[in-house]
Amino acid sequence: MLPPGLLPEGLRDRLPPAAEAQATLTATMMAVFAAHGHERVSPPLVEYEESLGSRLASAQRRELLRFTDPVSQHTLALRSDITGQVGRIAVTRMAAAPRPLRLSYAGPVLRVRGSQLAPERQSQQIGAELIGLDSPAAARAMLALAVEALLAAGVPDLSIDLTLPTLVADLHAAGLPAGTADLPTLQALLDGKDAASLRAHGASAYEPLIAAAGPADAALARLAALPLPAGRLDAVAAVVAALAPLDISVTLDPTERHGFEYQSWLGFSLFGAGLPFEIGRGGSYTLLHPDGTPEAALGFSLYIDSLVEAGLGTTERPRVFLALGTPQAEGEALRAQGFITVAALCEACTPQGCTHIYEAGHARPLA
Ligand SMILES: N[C@@H](Cc1c[nH]c[nH+]1)C(=O)O
Repeated sequence: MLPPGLLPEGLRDRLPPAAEAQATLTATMMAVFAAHGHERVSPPLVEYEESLGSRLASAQRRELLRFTDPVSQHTLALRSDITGQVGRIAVTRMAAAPRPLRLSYAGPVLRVRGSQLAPERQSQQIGAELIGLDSPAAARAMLALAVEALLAAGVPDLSIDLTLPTLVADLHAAGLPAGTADLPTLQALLDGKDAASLRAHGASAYEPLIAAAGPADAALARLAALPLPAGRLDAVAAVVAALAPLDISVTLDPTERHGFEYQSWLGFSLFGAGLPFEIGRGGSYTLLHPDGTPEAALGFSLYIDSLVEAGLGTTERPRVFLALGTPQAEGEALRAQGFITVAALCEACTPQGCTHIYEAGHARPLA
């Protein structure tokens, strides 16, 4: 028999005060999105396996937790990302809504496997998507929105790492010589920053991409040496320049692909000082309408679990104990002043866990 209270690997309960902090952080950030015109959508936890992710061009299907629906006999899956679901809404039920369409969402997602560093399988994803545009101005606006939301949540010292997910494939397709390396080999060597093997394959034309990782301005200068697709460098430079007023450290790693399965010319990761994991990720991508028409989009998702773990989102409210028989109106008055009231329900009830006790018409602090 399973020990009582045991949960499957990678799943957990959130207890007080973390569960409340998670809700508070979600509400704080969703309010920022709403204030910038992003309207909330709430897709279901489970969908047809076939439909999850299929609206995003080039999405490799993430590993999904699947099961057969005993009612319809169809294969259903638990979502591992809400962006694809928002995309589905945008190109079906909201296909006629004016563009750019601003949407937001918050909810749990589940991945089949945690990693060694981050074993959790369920996480809370909060995000905003802009559908109909993926210009540098759109990127600037969405990055600024992510930053505003994270600052409102109290995340210290943000930094942004930009990446160009399709760059290597684009350079390869444009004929930049890769010697004996095919595209997957090239990408693997660049993932490993393996300059020696690049040279051994006769693909040294790609070497500047390795050296170009680092602070964004210097990285852009190095990228100028490469025959990038027309306008690409200008677009990235425009995003970098537009981020300068945010006063945030911006780095660029042009070959980083990890976690950017469907993003196109631009991807980004967000970090906070002292927080162990990436706290957000986003970029440009292409949605496919049911008739196959592509539509540009750009957005981001924030992963707030590490913010909760870092203690953000907790509010200290005084908690006052009301002895048995305290008139209802007095409790109401205390709550109106911002107190949490804990009413005794028995003679033996004690003010345990309270910061105050209500006596003689006053809330007296407990030592
Ligand atoms: N949903 C993506 C990030 C993203 C949102 N919009 C575009 N990209 C992720 O969690 O990896």
